[in-house]
Amino acid sequence: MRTITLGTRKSNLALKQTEWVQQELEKLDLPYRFEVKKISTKGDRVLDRTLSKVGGKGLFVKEIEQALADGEIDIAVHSMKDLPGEMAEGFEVGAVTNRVDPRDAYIANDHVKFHNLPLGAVVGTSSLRRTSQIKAERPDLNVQWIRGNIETRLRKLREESFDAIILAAAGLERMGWSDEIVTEFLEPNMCVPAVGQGALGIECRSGDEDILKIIQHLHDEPVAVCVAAERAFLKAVEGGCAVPIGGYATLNKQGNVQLTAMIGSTDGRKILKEKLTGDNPEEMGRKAAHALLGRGGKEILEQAREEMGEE
Ligand SMILES: NCc1[nH]cc(CCC(=O)O)c1CC(=O)O
Repeated sequence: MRTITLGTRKSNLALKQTEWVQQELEKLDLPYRFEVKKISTKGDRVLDRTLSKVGGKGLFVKEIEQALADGEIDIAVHSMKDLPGEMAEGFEVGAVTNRVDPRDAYIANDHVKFHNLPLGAVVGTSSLRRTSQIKAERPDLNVQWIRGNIETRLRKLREESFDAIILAAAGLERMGWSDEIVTEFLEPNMCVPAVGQGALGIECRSGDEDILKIIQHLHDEPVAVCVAAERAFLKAVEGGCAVPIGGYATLNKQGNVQLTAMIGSTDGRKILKEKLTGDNPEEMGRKAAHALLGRGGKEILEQAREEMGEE
């Protein structure tokens, strides 16, 4: 019996996600054995600097793709959110899984509601997208970078001088933690989620038909269509995690894609949104990018990139 190896980053969340994929594949009773292999990535090692400064989105992906290329692993499980707009030559996302809660979760000491935070309260996040959108609601807030995996960030909330932090709800959900630690979920109309947030991407070597056939079983086409629209937007604005952008799509009752794309300044003073409905996700993503870049998004992104470079 052939053994199929699933590769993942070493973080607990990445491991949980990969074990979930492994279990789902085992349920299918295919004539394969599935094993999980942990791979150390630069993104996991460089925890003392903000993500955006050490190379952006590709950071968690490179070493894992090397392992795929070397045949050390056959499948790589990623948070869709961590994948660059365009995959490197020789690799493809063969399946996009179901999506768990795509929202951001706001977690405060003593469960103080977001709008009741005292003036100048310290909120931890390492995402420009979150910074921009919470500053738009509450310009007085003191946003501080907070790095580390989910467990580290929750510990920092308890032990350091943060009043609140913001994390992806999906991470908490996939870790199997209860909603009770969450003070409020930030609705997508106030805080547009990150492109791909909540879904997993299953990557393999391009054209690896045996593997593609196996992972097809975990593919969720409606989610894939929505994520395709979001990622087309990401790609068209040349976004990574170094820029304050968001993208979130759902399907309406008629089966059309409804995409909300966002570009915001890091100080939250300018938030641009474009909402489109249609049936061609790639075209919608490109259109949203074109519209937002033309309405001042280009300058906002240039400014944000400059700010990141200066620090
Ligand atoms: N940026 C790191 C990262 N990548 C994926 C998730 C959570 C899971 C997901 O969004 O699917 C997280 C943690 C977070 O943003 O709080």
